Amino acid sequence: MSPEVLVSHLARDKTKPRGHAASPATAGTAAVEAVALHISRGRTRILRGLDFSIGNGRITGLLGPSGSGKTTLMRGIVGVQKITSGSISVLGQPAGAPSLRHDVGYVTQSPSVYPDLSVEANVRYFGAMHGATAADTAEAIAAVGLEEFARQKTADLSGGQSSRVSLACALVSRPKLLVLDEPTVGLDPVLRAELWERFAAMAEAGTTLLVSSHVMEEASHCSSLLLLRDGLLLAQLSPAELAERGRSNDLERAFLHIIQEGLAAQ
Ligand SMILES: Nc1ncnc2c1ncn2[C@@H]1O[C@H](COP(=O)(O)OP(=O)(O)OP(=O)(O)O)[C@@H](O)[C@H]1O
Repeated sequence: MSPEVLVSHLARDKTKPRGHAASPATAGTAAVEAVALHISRGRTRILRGLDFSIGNGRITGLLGPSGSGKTTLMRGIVGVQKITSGSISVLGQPAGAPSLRHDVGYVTQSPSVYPDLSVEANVRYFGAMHGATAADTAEAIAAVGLEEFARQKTADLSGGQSSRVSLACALVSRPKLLVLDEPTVGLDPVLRAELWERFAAMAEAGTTLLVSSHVMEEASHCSSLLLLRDGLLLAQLSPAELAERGRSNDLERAFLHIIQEGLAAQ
């Protein structure tokens, strides 16, 4: 599967514009905006006063160590996590608004697919909720490079292939905002590079992507980065700005430098 297939998948829509970038309604506006956002889970304060905005039609990386609150933030954005105070707006609506159901795709860390169903049946099932056609199903499967496995039971696939089935299930509805929680974990370098190429092609076609990772080298694939640590937003910047501010082209080192800078300032 080439990135062009994915672009074509996102660009051809009979009912709504798939080349989201061209939409005058969204051009120049924020896809996600968080203001004074606090989220607690149980008695623990997880996110502590986040303010940021995510631009339309680009890849934003959500980076931070394990336990820093990435999944909690993503859950808040897609509307499955109660907000304690502050707000998140998504495509101009409050996060979780019913009207966003067809516009926001969320791929969780562990593949959420039916293991007893074939790849095709899984994608068709999720597509049916959004009025997707058989052609949409086939295109979503092609977009993640799983055509030859379309009729295979999902339980019989590798971990990386199952993750891609999950991604196809999110793609089939052609969301304007795609939230991906550590999509490259457990994938080999070739597959990882391919996936990033696909994400870039999607952003090119106008989709907004928010991608979490705790691997700093993945930051270079993003146009904007949210650096999270202990539920605080350390910085929002581009990879080039991270390298400059962190005084290293090794983004892992640069992030560590920014953390130390923050600790010293406290
Ligand atoms: N249901 C829960 N109740 C209470 N605390 C929770 C719950 N789920 C997660 N947490 C805590 O919230 C914090 C943030 O977790 P979260 O999963 O958002 O982090 P993360 O950055 O996505 O981590 P990872 O990279 O390991 O997936 C962690 O300290 C975790 O222990």
